[in-house]
Amino acid sequence: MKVRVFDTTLRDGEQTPGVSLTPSDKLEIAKALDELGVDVIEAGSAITSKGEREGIKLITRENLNAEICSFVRPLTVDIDAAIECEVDSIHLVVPSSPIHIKYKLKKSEDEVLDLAVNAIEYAKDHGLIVELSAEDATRAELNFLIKLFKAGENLADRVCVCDTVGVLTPQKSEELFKKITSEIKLPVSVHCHNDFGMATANTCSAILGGAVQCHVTVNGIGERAGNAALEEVVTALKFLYNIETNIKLEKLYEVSRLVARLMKLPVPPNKAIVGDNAFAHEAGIHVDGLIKNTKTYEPISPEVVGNKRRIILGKHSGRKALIYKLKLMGIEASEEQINKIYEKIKELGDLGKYVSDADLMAIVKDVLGKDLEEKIELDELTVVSGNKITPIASVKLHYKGEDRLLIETAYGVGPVDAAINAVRKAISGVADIKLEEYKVEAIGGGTDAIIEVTVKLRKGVNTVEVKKADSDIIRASVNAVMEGINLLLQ
Ligand SMILES: CC(=O)SCCNC(=O)CCNC(=O)[C@H](O)C(C)(C)COP(=O)(O)OP(=O)(O)OC[C@H]1O[C@@H](n2cnc3c(N)ncnc32)[C@H](O)[C@@H]1OP(=O)(O)O
Ligand SMILES: CC(=O)C(=O)O
Repeated sequence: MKVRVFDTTLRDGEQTPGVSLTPSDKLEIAKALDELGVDVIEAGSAITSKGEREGIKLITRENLNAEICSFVRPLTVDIDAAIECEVDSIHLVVPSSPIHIKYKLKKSEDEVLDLAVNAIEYAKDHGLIVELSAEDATRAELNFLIKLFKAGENLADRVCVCDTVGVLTPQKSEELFKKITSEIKLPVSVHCHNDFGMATANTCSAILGGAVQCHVTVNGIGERAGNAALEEVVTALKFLYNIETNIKLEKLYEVSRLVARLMKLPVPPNKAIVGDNAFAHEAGIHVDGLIKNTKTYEPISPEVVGNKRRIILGKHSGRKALIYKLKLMGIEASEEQINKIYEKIKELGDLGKYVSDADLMAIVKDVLGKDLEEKIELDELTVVSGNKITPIASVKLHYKGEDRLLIETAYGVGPVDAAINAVRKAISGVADIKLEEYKVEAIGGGTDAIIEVTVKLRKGVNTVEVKKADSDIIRASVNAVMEGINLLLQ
């Protein structure tokens, strides 16, 4: 049987402090989640605001495959807001621990049971699927937790155990879910938070204990330290426990980056599965192993989850990594030359420097004593931007190989985008080069800060990464792209 994935990126994920989405952002993420294959999309809390309801309505009107759900408190006003948004289901959250019941709600246990039953009956009368969720269930008294679920057993469709403040351990999780699933006839769901970094492990253990649905968020975002990460849970279930979900794993990286972009929450490089370092290798012993067999240092292949393998050169590199990189760049060198290049890489590493592909090319140029020819030269760049004009850029490039000019104009969402679009348009007839990544960082704090731009470009199977710094962000960006293009055309 497949475990169902209840995605709460658009509800608990959006509760990440400082994050809020527009209705159209919500719709874009919901469509991507649906294509990813999640079973339920918790689209928000309808009671939150007018914009939240607008976003949920956009999603329910899209007729996605996934069940569309709204968070509600056991209050008619919340359920009415969910009904107004035409959701399929409600995630009915009822406090269950003494601390929540006594201090937050200021109610008795019996009053809470009444609230829950009345809310379920009201929602069912309006044709909603109801997931009865016990908030702070892992600090609740087990007898009360079971009493709450029993009260909803013949009325609701599913129940959910929330580890609201992330205090479960994998052992306790499995035991608790065994107990609940043996007592309650309804399908049981698990909702874990990551306060002690245990959310993925606790979610997997809950499933071993009998839970059939997991609440997760893309990139593990959410309240405080976040929720169980979708990409971690579904890959751990598949590859470590042999348990399937409906998730199309190859879309994980793409959806991760969409959520990161729209939520303005960058993915840490060392993030499991979708981080840029999740399949990156610098240590010489590792790269040597990988070249012989990628399974030596990768539990799964990056393509399986839509990520990429990256071989990085630096202080920890071995010669095999260097030879591999040179081959990728189409450069031939003798053993003596390789040794010299290798020494220079170690020297740079000892100076605390990261060795980019452009640095490697500069070293190669120096050691091989030959000029790596600049095939395309930037002759002119003009960019116009302002408050009443769509940013537009024009470039004149000199294609030295054929001694001809490449002149193009392009629009963009901003001046940098326009300039890079113009360069890409101009070279489109020469080579198929894709811009895979663009990152910018300000060094120093003022308006005159030095801007460091990093670009990653791809031509076929070859990729290069180039960093360029300038006080002018447009020059830094275009120079980085031009250098990358020239490296790929060697
Ligand atoms: C663990 C979780 O993730 S819970 C989900 C958290 N999500 C959100 O808070 C969604 C966004 N929230 C909001 O927009 C607002 O808080 C609203 C619209 C829901 C409520 O706003 P307000 O009416 O101004 O109330 P406020 O937020 O200040 O206080 C929360 C109230 O809800 C009550 N409440 C909280 N949880 C529950 C619950 N599960 N069931 C019933 N009542 C609850 C609190 O006791 C408090 O009521 P009180 O005023 O009688 O003491
Ligand atoms: C419902 C929820 O988000 C929680 O208890 O953490």
